[in-house]
Amino acid sequence: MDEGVLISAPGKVILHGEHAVVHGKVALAVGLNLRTFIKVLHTRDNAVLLNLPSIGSKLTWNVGQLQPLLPSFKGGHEPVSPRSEQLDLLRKFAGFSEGSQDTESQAVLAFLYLYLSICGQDIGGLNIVVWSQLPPGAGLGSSAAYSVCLAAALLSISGRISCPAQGCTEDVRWTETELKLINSWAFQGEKVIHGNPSGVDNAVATLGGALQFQAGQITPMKRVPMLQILLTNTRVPRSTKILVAGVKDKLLKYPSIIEPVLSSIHAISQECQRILEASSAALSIDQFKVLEELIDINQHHLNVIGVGHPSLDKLCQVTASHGLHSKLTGAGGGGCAITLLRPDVDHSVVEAVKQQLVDCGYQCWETSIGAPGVTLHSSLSLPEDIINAFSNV
Ligand SMILES: Nc1ncnc2c1ncn2[C@@H]1O[C@H](COP(=O)(O)OP(=O)(O)O)[C@@H](O)[C@H]1O
Ligand SMILES: C[C@@](O)(CCOP(=O)(O)O)CC(=O)O
Ligand SMILES: [Mg+2]
Repeated sequence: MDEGVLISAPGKVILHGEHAVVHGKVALAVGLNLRTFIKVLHTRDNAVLLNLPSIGSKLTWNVGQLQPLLPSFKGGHEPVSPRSEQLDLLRKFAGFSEGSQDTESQAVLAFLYLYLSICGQDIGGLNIVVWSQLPPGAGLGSSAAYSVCLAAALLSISGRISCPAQGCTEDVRWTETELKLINSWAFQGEKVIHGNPSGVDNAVATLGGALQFQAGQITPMKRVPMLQILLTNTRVPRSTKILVAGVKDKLLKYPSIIEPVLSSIHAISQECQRILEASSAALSIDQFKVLEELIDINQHHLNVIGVGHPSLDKLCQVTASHGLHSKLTGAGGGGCAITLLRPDVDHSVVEAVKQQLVDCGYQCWETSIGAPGVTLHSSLSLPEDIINAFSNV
């Protein structure tokens, strides 16, 4: 075995624009300081071992078993969309039932699709471990962080993007062209998992920071002030793929009713961006009040398009009873919400809110936003807890 590669990518928080962004509207998204890590080692025994402890899955194939699949995957060059017959073939190969969409089959299919498509004839023995700080299926872009990690690792080990000499003592980021390639392959991985992703999540997991995203166009935001956010996971499981498909059905059924709601969400994203970018220094309390109203309006819109959940209603009630404003983030239907923490809110209030949310069975993190994008780590610069996490899987 060689030293291989160790790569990480961040999760994300969508401030505004989830779902609307799938239909060409603007979304604002920021990198989150919870990350997914991938370690890939070449092996000489021709075995491909995929170890996914976050979802309790461990699979092994022999390269000889994978070889007959290759003619159906054009190895190597331009990222191409997964076709349904390719996914059917992979499902059959991996022993998943027809049309399966469970956690394991989504993750394994995304891996196999990217592995066969990127490595092509160069497939060889690999030992892959993916470990994450992100809860999967909770709206924080775990699928995109996973897809970006896979794309970056497979492109690196197959020599399609640079992989600086081992023993390097510092973390490395790739060039703009390399990041573009990682992002577009990760988008294909997201297609396997989500069906019809907008591309916003993989863009943030690749580039990090704070982005405006619309119809594939990525624009880094200017001067985003530090925002303190309380992130809460209701722990109600849900699938982005199913929620996205539900919004599409509603839009097709009631176009003249749903389209204006999506347009209003678009306008909310634009107004939020205007406020965030207009302030050269900290935001005023009046500006925070507007941000809070935008959060409330958007949360109502998200309920209208069918992606709310009683657990999220409860969360909004708890935070509102302390004068704080929340909305779901990501696909909704459970999963996570964000609560804006104004600077004038006393620490004791935040603690009381957190306690009440924890008493509901929810999980809370206080976080600031704008984490860096996909990164190639030097084993010498990794924090000890990450090294320990890998040695324990
Ligand atoms: N660390 C991980 N290891 C393996 N699979 C993962 C991991 N993180 C995410 N996934 C895949 O992504 C899916 C969740 O994606 P999704 O429903 O889009 O939720 P979200 O992106 O909000 O977390 C999981 O069902 C799993 O297939
Ligand atoms: C609902 C959506 O806007 C975001 C989904 O994010 P997540 O998978 O729930 O983290 C879908 C998309 O943009 O592809
Ligand atoms: Mg996702």
